[in-house]
Amino acid sequence: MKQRPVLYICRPRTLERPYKALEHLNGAHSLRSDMAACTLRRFLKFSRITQMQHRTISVYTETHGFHEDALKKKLSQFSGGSVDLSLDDSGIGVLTLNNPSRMNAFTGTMMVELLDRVKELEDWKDGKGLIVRGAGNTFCSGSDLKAVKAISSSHEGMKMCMYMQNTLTRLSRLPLISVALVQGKALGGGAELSTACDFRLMTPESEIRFVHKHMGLVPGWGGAARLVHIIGGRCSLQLLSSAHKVNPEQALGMGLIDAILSSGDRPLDETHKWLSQFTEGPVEVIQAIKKVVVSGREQQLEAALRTEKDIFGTVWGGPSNLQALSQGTKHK
Ligand SMILES: CC[C@H](C(=O)O)C(=O)SCCNC(=O)CCNC(=O)[C@H](O)C(C)(C)COP(=O)(O)OP(=O)(O)OC[C@H]1O[C@@H](n2cnc3c(N)ncnc32)[C@H](O)[C@@H]1OP(=O)(O)O
Repeated sequence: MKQRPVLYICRPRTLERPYKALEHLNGAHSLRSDMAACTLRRFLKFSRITQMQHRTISVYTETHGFHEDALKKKLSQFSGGSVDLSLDDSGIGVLTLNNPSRMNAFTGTMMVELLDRVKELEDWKDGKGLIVRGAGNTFCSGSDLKAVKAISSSHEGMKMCMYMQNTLTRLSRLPLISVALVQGKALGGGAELSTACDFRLMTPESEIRFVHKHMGLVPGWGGAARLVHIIGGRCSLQLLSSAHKVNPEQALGMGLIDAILSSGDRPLDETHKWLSQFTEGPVEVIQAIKKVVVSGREQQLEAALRTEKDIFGTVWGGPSNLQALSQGTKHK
C-alpha cells in the first residue's frame, strides 16, 4: 500500500506578498517591469523549490514537540565511536560508522554525528553518490546497548526514535544515489539503517537481521515502514516476526538487496565501481533523477507530478540538455 505522503506542497504563506507583486507586475507593460517580473518569477520558482525541499527534510519538528538541540544534548552524554565522511572528486562520498570494538553500535554521539554528516551531504553541491559502510569488516549492530539501558522510559525512547527517523529520512532524501555496503552483520538498527539507502549490497558471508523481536521491540528508526516499501508486507512480516538471519542469497531472492559482491578483499572498491554505473554523468542531472524518484516514492500522484514538473524545469534548457541537443546525441 502506498505510504501517506509526509508533505503537502502548497504556496507558502511567506510568499503571498511576492505573488501579489507578480500579479501586479503582470499587468504592467514597460520593459523594466517585464524584466522585474521575469526576475521575480525566477525568484519565486527557486523559492518554491527551496521551500519544498525544506519541507521534505524532517518528519518531526517543534510542532510535534520535537526539539533537536535538546535531544542532541541528551545523546551527547553517551559517547564513543565516530561517524566519518570522505568525499571524492568523482562525486561519491563514503560514510563510515566507526565503532568496531562494539561492532559499530550507535552510541549517542554517533547519532549526533550522523545527523551532522547528513547535513553536510545535503550541502554537497558536487555530490552524486554515497556509500554507507561500517569500519572493521562489519556493518552495524544497532543502538549501543549501554546507552539503550540508560534511556529506558518510553517517552525518552520515542524521542530517540524521532531523532533517528529524522536523520534516516533525511539520508534517504539526499539528492545522492546511496548504497549500503553490508559486510559482516547488520543487526537491529543496523538493518534499519541499510533500508534508508537506495540500494544494498552484501558480501558473501554477511547477514541482515531484524532482531528487534528478541529485544522486546519493533523497529523504530523507520525500518519497518521502509522495509514494507522494499520487499512488501508479507516478506516484511516474516523477517520481523521470525527475527531470522537473512543471508545474501535469501536477501537477493526477496529483493532486499541488489547484488552480492565477490569474495574479494576490496568490497569498498567493488561497491564504488557498482555505484559508478548510476552516478556517471552531469551532477545536476543525477541529483534531479534522485529528486524525482524521492517525490515519486513519497508523494501522492498529483503532488509527485507537480514536483516532477518543477524539477524538470531545473534541467530543461540547462547546459547538459543544450550540449546533448547540439551534439545530435543518438541512443544506439
Ligand atoms: C531501534 C533500534 C534498536 C534499539 O535498540 O533501539 C536496536 O538496534 S535493537 C538491536 C540492538 N543490538 C543488539 O542487540 C546486538 C547485541 N549483540 C550481539 O548480538 C552480538 O554482540 C553480535 C551478534 C552483534 C556480535 O557477536 P560476535 O560474537 O561476533 O561478537 P561479540 O558479541 O563478542 O561482540 C563484540 C563486542 O561488541 C559488543 N557489542 C556488539 N553489539 C553491541 C551493541 N549493540 N551495543 C553495545 N555493544 C555491542 C559486544 O558486547 C562485545 O563487546 P565486549 O566488550 O567484548 O563484550
